Amino acid sequence: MHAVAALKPASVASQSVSQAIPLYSNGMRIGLLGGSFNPPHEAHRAISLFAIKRLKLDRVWWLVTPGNPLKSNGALNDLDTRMDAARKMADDPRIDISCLEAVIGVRYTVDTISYLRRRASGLRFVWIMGADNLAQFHRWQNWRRIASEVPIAVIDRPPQSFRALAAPAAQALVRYRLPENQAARLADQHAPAWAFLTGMKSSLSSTGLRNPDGSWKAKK
Ligand SMILES: Nc1ncnc2c1ncn2[C@@H]1O[C@H](COP(=O)(O)OP(=O)(O)OP(=O)(O)O)[C@@H](O)[C@H]1O
Ligand SMILES: O=C(O)c1ccc[n+]([C@@H]2O[C@H](COP(=O)([O-])O)[C@@H](O)[C@H]2O)c1
Repeated sequence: MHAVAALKPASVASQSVSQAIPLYSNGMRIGLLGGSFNPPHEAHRAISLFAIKRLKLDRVWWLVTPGNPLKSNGALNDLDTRMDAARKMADDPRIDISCLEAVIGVRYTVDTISYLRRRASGLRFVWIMGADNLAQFHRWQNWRRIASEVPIAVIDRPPQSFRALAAPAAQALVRYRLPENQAARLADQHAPAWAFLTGMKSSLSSTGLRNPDGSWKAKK
């Protein structure tokens, strides 16, 4: 086993870099699910387990962002609150919760990926995102570099499927798309490589679980 202590439910401010990187062994296949998790919900868990199965991953790390660079983040709950809620929601030994980006002081995914490739070069990473994010991926900082550094798995998310696959990034990367029935090979591919995974459709969203003032709706 490599690097470091497992994630502790300590306050984000008190975490070291090694506490923010989950336990791993070299050669492991790790899915990275970046998100606001404001709040975390069942679909985050479901797509993680779906990705573990379809991509033959060992783990999925939820990277709880200090703030999506494309969102206003005014109604974003604090990181410790989102981390705690994420731990409760994930509830599976194969899903780890990390605030690595806050700890190393980055917000852009390109920086997160570069950091992890340097720091944990023995791991095989796959970036996981819902189809809504593929639809706007061309607006991310250095998105072409992200695509050239890490394989990407896109999870279908109604009603975004058509829009996502017609969007500029999907079009630009079309020749690197793996047929869905070969998705289990994605983690072994040299980037650029991506796959669009169907078969798990959930219309759950954090937006639907927030009140207009940004607070989280009470669970029924
Ligand atoms: N129902 C879903 N189906 C597929 N992917 C999802 C779903 N919900 C969230 N995701 C993906 O999980 C990642 C983290 O999502 P995020 O924390 O932003 O939740 P969200 O429900 O999309 O939030 P919001 O409604 O505030 O935009 C993103 O890549 C997002 O596309
Ligand atoms: O790097 C970027 O430019 C960028 C732009 C938009 C979103 N992201 C990342 O995409 C992930 C999903 O964000 P969200 O808010 O849709 O959950 C999260 O890890 C963000 O940091 C990254």
